[in-house]
Amino acid sequence: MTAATAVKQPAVQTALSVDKVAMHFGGLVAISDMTFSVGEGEIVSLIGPNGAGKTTAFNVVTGFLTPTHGDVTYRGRSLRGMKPQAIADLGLIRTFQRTSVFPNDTVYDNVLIGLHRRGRVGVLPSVLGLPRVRRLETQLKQQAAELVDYVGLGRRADDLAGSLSYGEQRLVGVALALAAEPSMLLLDEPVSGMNASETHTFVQLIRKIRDRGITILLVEHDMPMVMSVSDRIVVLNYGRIIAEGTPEVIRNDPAVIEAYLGQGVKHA
Ligand SMILES: Nc1ncnc2c1ncn2[C@@H]1O[C@H](COP(=O)(O)OP(=O)(O)OP(=O)(O)O)[C@@H](O)[C@H]1O
Repeated sequence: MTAATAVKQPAVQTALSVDKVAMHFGGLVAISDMTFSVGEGEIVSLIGPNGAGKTTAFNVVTGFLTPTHGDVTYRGRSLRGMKPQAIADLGLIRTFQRTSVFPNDTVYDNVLIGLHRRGRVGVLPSVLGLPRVRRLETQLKQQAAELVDYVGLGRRADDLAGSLSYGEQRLVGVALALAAEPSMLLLDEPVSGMNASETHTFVQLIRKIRDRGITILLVEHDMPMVMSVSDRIVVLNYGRIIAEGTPEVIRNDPAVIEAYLGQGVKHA
């Protein structure tokens, strides 16, 4: 081995590849020729002014929309033609802008329900109370409590989910997403509606999730948050990628500054 190869950093494996994707709605081109990738364990943010195509991009990646052109690949496998549930089964799990919790159930029960959905215990064994089912139930209860603690809602575990602040409800959404054991998490505007302190705590949570080895793609409007948490940022405008790079590069990119002028967004 030469000295040059000895010091070379190992290349980051690509987790998600978006290749020349276009999405048309009738005559409207929501996304065109979009190509970017996310490496394993990376935190990448997709940003852009209102209507730039961010949510559409999320919907294409997670199978809620079938792209007009192009392909999305996860861990080397094309997602073309796959339904959202099949994509989720590959470990690509998303959260939604609106988190739908069961307001009359506790935070803990909401997460337990999420885990049950994943556990898929048949009705008959469950009714019969078989030992295997009882063991699984104990396991799921323990996992639910751990997840509630993990996202920082330990103190609210027994409160009704409907009594939580909007920001706290987003955390339930993250706990539910983690219950699905993602290898990649797609977060759609996770801090919208959070105050500064909640946002700060959420940034730490995202880092903690990444440190578990989970890759993260984020759509977010809160620029200071995006700048502080992202390894890399992809900027969309009118459905096209206009810049891509580290927060430092993006912050100083003239095309990005131009795109955001007059948008009234919070600046980093
Ligand atoms: N189902 C749809 N049918 C028709 N047009 C759509 C549809 N979904 C999105 N669009 C259009 O595609 C464009 C991109 O929308 P998209 O919601 O992806 O943008 P965005 O960047 O997520 O915006 P925002 O930041 O406001 O959420 C917009 O012009 C929007 O009106």
